[in-house]
Amino acid sequence: MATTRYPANDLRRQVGSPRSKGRENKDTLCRNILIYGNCRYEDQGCTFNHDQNKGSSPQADLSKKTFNVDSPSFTPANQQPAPAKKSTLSSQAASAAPFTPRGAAAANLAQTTEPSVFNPATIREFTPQNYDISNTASNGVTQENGMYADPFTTLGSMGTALPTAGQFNLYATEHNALTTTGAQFYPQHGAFPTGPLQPPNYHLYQPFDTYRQELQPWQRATYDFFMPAKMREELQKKMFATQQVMPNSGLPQLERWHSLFPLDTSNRKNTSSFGYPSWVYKAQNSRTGRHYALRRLEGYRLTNEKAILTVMKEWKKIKNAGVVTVHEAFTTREFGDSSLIFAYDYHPLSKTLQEHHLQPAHGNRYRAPNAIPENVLWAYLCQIANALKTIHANKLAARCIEPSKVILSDNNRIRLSACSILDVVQFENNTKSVQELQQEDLVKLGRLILSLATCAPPAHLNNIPVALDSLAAKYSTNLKDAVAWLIAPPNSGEPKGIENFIGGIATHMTTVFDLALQDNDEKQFHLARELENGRVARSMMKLMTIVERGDLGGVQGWSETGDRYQLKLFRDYVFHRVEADGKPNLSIGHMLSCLNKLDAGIDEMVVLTSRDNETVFVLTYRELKQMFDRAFNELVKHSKTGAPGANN
Ligand SMILES: Nc1ncnc2c1ncn2[C@@H]1O[C@H](COP(=O)(O)OP(=O)(O)OP(=O)(O)O)[C@@H](O)[C@H]1O
Repeated sequence: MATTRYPANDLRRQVGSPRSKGRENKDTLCRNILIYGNCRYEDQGCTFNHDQNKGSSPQADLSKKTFNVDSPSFTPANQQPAPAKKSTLSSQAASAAPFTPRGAAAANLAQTTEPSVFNPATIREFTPQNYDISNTASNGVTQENGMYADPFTTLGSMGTALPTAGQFNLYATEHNALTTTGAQFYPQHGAFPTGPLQPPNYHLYQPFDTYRQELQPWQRATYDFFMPAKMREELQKKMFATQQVMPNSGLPQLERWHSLFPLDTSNRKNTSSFGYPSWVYKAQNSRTGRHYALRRLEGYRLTNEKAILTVMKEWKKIKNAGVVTVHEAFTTREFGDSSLIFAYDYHPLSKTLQEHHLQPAHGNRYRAPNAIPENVLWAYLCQIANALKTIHANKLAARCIEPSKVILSDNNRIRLSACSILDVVQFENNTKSVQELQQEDLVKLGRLILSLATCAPPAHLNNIPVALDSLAAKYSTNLKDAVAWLIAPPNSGEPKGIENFIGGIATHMTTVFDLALQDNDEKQFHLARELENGRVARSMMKLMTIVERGDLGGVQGWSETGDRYQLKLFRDYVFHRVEADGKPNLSIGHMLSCLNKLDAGIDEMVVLTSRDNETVFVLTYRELKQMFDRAFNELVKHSKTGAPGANN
């Protein structure tokens, strides 16, 4: 065990010149003079010689022992000049032309005939060659001597030598192993002088820079480590909404569903969408524990069992970001009537487009809703076009495309929320073909956008040409043309297709696609940040399972003895630090960096002092991590086998 235990007042270590061991050092030049040019301990008892000019003996002495500028030049053994041999040349050889080494002749001659004067003209000019990343001796510079590393070739070989997932273990306890792995990170052909390779500083938190904001240093730590406050708040609200229950709602418990929670914002019975009043509830599935949105059609009597089976089979195939996924449909009498229920994915805190855009501003029913910006309308148009493409390709029709059946869950993020219902409800008395219903989908999409653009509910859109003309005042001709194309009857009886429409709005599709990618990049950045937090939380939870624990496996005060005692002191060091004047130090940066260093098990030293200041432990994070892992593994072992005396 490399842990050193010192009495607290012995911690000060002597740093400086080596102490005299009784030998007479006066003639030996002090090493500090050699290395730094001066010695801090010259006047404090350092017994070595501090005068470089004093006699030549120290230098002479040194030159005997040390490799220095006066050392004889190194001559490789195999190039030792051969001892003069007697000439044994044949008569033919005697008349042969003198041997001149190819290419080296001029240089050798210059060396032998001229004194070594710096002559820029003799230096070979750098000429870029045909660059080939796979060529390890490119750019006309050979690398035999290992002194020149071509950055391009280095890069190339780095790319190929990147450690694979198996080799690369961020949480490796043994960092020498990491170092060996790291060796593959660097070129193998001797471009770098060999020496200890350092693993990257994984313990240091390294946020992506792309989305970092310009912040003051004191705001930095909190910002860098945690997701933006707004995002956190939104997610927390959504989690809260998902968990919300209403104990006295009076709603029944269904066979496989419980904790029903009403999502409708009004108790008005509206039959316009499906021909039956419909209600939406959040509910938890008893089997999976997941939350779903149940849409109930009140008073619907199912006459053909096949309707649900056939329709659900087709709709379960639809997986599209613009469609709320439907999972199942069933009938129930638990509400006191015969109801038909559809179970959809639950998107917490969503609002319908009707609620979001078409209701008068709160508290002022005479004020018209605000006009929707054109880019938002394009975003809606593109998302629904994308949904229709999948639906139509599966020989289905969406049918329910109206502001009260499109839900908005995030920033401009919408989904069709009531697909499949009309297919079940009108299973037997549907008189239209799928092609006709698909044509209707396009018209409904056009009317939806027109309704949003004019801020008028679809029921109020009586004069379509006038409404279309009114668009010109607020929106581009492009948008107006797109809406007009959707609403217009097909030319010469040739059916219109969603793919034709998507072709026509391709530029807007790419804009929306680009925004989605940017959004994805940003979320990825925040996710990477949370990764660090996950790591910290894990270390913290493990530490908490160890410290302050009572007896374990028959060992009394387990957490106060052995390695665990030092872990407890480490806990104090991380979380209970105090300033010199006794004020608690609450630096989050300190806590995070200590926990990350512990997790990475680096070689940095940490000094842990007991609460009574009597004992100090100096140990590395690597040793601490080993103790930490040992203690936790012991706990794991006991959790499986059960501590002696415990009831299993
Ligand atoms: N899958 C879902 N996940 C979460 N909330 C949903 C889901 N589907 C609908 N909702 C929400 O349920 C509420 C009621 O939806 P509904 O479609 O009944 O709207 P409505 O305006 O009440 O329409 P209608 O008057 O036709 O009943 C809306 O606030 C809607 O956002």
